[in-house]
Amino acid sequence: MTKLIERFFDDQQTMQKSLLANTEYQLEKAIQQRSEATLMVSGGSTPKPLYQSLSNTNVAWNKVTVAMVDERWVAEDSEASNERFIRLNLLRNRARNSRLVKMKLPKEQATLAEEVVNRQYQAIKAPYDVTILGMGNDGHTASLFPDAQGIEEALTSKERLCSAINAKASDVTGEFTERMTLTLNAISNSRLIKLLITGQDKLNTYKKAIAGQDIFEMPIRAVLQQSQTPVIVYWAP
Ligand SMILES: O=C(O)[C@H](O)[C@@H](O)[C@H](O)[C@H](O)COP(=O)(O)O
Repeated sequence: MTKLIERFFDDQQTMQKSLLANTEYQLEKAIQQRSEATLMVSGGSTPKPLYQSLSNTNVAWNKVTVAMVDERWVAEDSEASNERFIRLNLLRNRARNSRLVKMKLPKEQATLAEEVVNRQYQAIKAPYDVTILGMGNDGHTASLFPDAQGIEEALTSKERLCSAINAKASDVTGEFTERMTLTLNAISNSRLIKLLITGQDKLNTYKKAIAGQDIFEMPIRAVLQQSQTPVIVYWAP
C-alpha cells in the first residue's frame, strides 16, 4: 500500500493556496538538488487555478520540463486539446521559458504515434518531480478509462511510458474517445503524485476507490494502490 496523504480543506481557495505553495516548493527543491525539475500535467478544470498561479512564480522555469499526462487526439488548436489548455494557462508569464513535451503528434491515430511518443518520454529525466492528476466519477485518472481499449497494457506494462487508449464513449469522455496517456508504470515513477479533486461526488468516488480492489473497474485504484510513490490527495467541497 502506498503512502496516501489526505489533505482535505474547508474551501477551494485554501486548497489552491496550499497546492501552489507545495508545488512551487517541490520544483524549487528539485532545481536546487538536481539543477532541473520535471512537472507532469493533466488537463481538466480542477488544476486550472494552480497552473495560472504557478505561471507567475519565481521558479527557474528555464530549468523546468513540463510534460503532458494525457491528451485527446484532436488538433493542437482545438478547444479540447490539453496541450492548448496548458499553453494558455501554464506556459505563460514567467513560465513561458519552460520546455514542453507534448503527446499529440501529426499522426492520424494515437496508436500510430505511440512509438515516437514513448521515445520522446524516455528522454525525460525520471523520476518525475511532481505529477498532477485529476479523477472522474467513472474512476478514471489521466486517460486511463474503465473498459477502454488499451487499458490493460496501460495499467500493467512495465516498459511503456505512454499508451494509446480508445475509451468507451460516455458523458465523461464526450466525443473525445481517442487518447494518449501516461501508463501506470510512468505515473508511479514520480517522486510525488498530487491527486486534485473537488466536490461531494468526487469525494464519494474517491471513497469507493479506496474501499475496493479492482483496478480495471476504477483505474484510479491502480495509482492509489501502487507502493512506489506517495500520493497527496487534495480535496475541497
Ligand atoms: O484530459 C483530461 O480531462 C484529464 O487529464 C482527466 O484525467 C481529468 O484530470 C479528469 O477528468 C478530471 O477533470 P476535472 O478536473 O475537470 O474534474
